[in-house]
Amino acid sequence: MNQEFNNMKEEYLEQQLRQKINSKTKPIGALGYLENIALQVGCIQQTLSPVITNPHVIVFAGDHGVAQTELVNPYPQAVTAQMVLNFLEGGAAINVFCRQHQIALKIVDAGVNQQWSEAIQHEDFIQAKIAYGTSNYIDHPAMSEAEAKKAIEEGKKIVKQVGLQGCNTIGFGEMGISNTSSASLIMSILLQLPIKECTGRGTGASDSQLEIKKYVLQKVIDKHELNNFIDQPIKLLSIIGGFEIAMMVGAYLQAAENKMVIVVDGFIATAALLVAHQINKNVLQFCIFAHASEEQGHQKMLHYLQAKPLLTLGLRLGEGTGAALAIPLIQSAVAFLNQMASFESAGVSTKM
Ligand SMILES: O=C(O)c1ccc[n+]([C@@H]2O[C@H](COP(=O)([O-])O)[C@@H](O)[C@H]2O)c1
Ligand SMILES: Cc1cc2nc[nH]c2cc1C
Repeated sequence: MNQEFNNMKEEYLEQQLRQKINSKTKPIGALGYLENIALQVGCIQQTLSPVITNPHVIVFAGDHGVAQTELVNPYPQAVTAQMVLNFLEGGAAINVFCRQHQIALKIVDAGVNQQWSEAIQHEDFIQAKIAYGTSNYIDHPAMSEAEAKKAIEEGKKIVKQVGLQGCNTIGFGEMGISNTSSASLIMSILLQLPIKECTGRGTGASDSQLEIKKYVLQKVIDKHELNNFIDQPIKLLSIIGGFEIAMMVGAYLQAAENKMVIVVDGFIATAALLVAHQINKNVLQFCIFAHASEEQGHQKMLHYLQAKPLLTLGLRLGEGTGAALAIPLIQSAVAFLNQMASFESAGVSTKM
């Protein structure tokens, strides 16, 4: 009975929002996909006048054991830690876009293979290291199930904390050399697609490197019999995940719990969402998809989730850069809904 009443209330609100959007001084539908975003944010916040408050991007960083021995990543593992320092110094692309758009940025050490010097005390650096990188899943599961669960809990805790600071709109980014390999494996199993359709060039694999990457990832699927774990997302995550991916899974789950607007970034961020979605299907209604990554496979992930990305810019960087670029568009959608005159208030004639 209660559920039925809530559904009716939600349907009524949706209808009112559509009416409000159509009453604005523009031809019906002329603000295109921004109208869908305005509707979605209104539904998420259960109001005709939604607001975006204290938007955040959280970048989760982690290392992958596989990066040290197999030729699946063009750049060396050390880049993960070096980029974390770059984030803290404000010099990465995500710093630039967050500064430009006044988005708060937090960097999380989810499992970087680096001991930080005592001197690194930065108010936006969250040290939540589960371990110094994952084990190499060529030989062993990347992490224990207990570690996967701990990472998920840490991700939830971080989003809860940010929520307490008034953030209602959040994007998740990642940094982790080799993590396109984990993302491809997750995609292949959860979407039941051959690994070759899910594997792309990551940071820039050559044709021959790409062939090796596909070969290695197929070997991983066979060795761990990954197809047995389609209905055990946490187990799957523990075998071939990364700590940054596992933490993002928890972050998505908590953001949905908090009814935040979730801005989904690229290939790895969407792979983490696939896992979160397998755990709780409700997550999807809170998600706005920032962009279509250039990484081969992302389009198919988006198709599977019936998602329409806001931007197609050929991005393949990660770090949450696509999310940071999309947040101003979401703000524009909310602004037109709140601030545009209606035909009635402006005295403009409607269609004959
Ligand atoms: O977000 C994407 O769509 C994306 C696509 C390709 C690469 N990346 C980034 O590149 C890194 C992983 O690439 P790789 O080749 O080392 O697996 C990782 O730090 C990601 O943030 C990110
Ligand atoms: C330099 C560099 C920056 C990145 N940012 C996210 N992934 C990255 C990978 C590399 C190699």
